[in-house]
Amino acid sequence: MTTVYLGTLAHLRGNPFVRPDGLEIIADGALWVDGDGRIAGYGRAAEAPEGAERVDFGAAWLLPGLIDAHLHFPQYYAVAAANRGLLSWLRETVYPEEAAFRDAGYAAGVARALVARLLHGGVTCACVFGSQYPEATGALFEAAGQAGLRLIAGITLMDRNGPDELLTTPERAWRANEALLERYGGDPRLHLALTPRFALSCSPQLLAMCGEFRRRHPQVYLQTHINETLEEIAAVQRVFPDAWNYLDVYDRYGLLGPRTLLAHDIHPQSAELRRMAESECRVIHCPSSNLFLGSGLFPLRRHVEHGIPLALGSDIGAGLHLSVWEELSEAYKIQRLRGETPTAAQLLYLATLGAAEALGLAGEIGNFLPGKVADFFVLDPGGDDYLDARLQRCPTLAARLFVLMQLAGSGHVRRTFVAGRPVSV
Ligand SMILES: O=c1[nH]c(=O)c2nc[nH]c2[nH]1
Ligand SMILES: [Zn+2]
Repeated sequence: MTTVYLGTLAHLRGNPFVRPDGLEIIADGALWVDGDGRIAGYGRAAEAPEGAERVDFGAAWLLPGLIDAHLHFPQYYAVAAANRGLLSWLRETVYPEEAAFRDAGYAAGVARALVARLLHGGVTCACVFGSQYPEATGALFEAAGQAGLRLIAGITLMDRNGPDELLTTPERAWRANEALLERYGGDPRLHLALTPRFALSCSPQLLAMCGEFRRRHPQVYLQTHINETLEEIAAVQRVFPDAWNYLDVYDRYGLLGPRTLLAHDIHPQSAELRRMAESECRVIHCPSSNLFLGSGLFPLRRHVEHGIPLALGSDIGAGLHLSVWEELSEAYKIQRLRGETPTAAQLLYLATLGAAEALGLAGEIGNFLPGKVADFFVLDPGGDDYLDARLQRCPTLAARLFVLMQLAGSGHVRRTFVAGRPVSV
């Protein structure tokens, strides 16, 4: 049974950083979805199959499900704390909140709340740093599995430089990751990511364990942080004096590759960018986090010039936005401060098709090509008189999309669909 959804469609058919015609917008458009929750086709409303059930979203926009490629589950209630930069914020705000997740009941409640909030903001796929407590991270997988959120996540691993209650050992970490892989590895929407927090919280033995685990289980992702602040980079240099640079710490333990997701990378050396490109690492840019912690202005163009696949992250709780849609405006402003002018197409790409490519999931999600999973959301400016009037004055559809990126937010998301079904959490 096919269902036809009517509205203005916008998605990417290619990479707008290399081909200017990647963005496709269809006013009075239609998306048709088959009974298996896959996209059967899209086009103008007049081209939609007849006889199918029709759901008319009027002047609203239909967009591919958003991908939030970096956030922290146990920081859901740590958002918006006054801070003096990354390292003291971790000590003063983050670690005490993360320790609360030893209570599995508390963690399960937060997991359900986070997953619901992401979906209601149009996010249908997320890469998440889980709790240090395996049971709490299990609750996150359960919540995502039940609600239909596509999830890449793992236990946040630390074995030094933090409060004792958050530390593990390489042996315990290995066993806990194997248990998660066994429990959730068979679900096509749930993926394990080894998650060593960052170089400063990991011993050489813990990093070596991650490298060995990846060799044993090459399907797992690895996510971590890199080059976020100058203070952090200097500390990494002191703790790993033999490393050529920050990336080299991870490189020495076999942690680089196409399933490696590196968050931030605000202050990379050219040698690091070359090595990231050569080893096919992915970089996740987290705009509001970078501004809120005062970490710096992400060098987008340098990453693009090196051909490094990119995605965006809300980085909750350093970031402020529970929908990655609201990160698009912050990303734009950061690039303006660098003298660059990203287009609406480039911004949308970073949160949809580009992110799907970076995660190796573009065969399944990222745009409206037939055969892909029907993960999409409805952004509705109706009911917001000012936004409606502002949009009517735009000369082109691309200009409208750009205004929506600047002025619309989670509150304008009318509905989110995963695999063709409306989200019900
Ligand atoms: O933005 C960040 N959030 C974190 O929790 C973190 N841990 C290490 N480095 C980090 N950066
Ligand atoms: Zn982070």
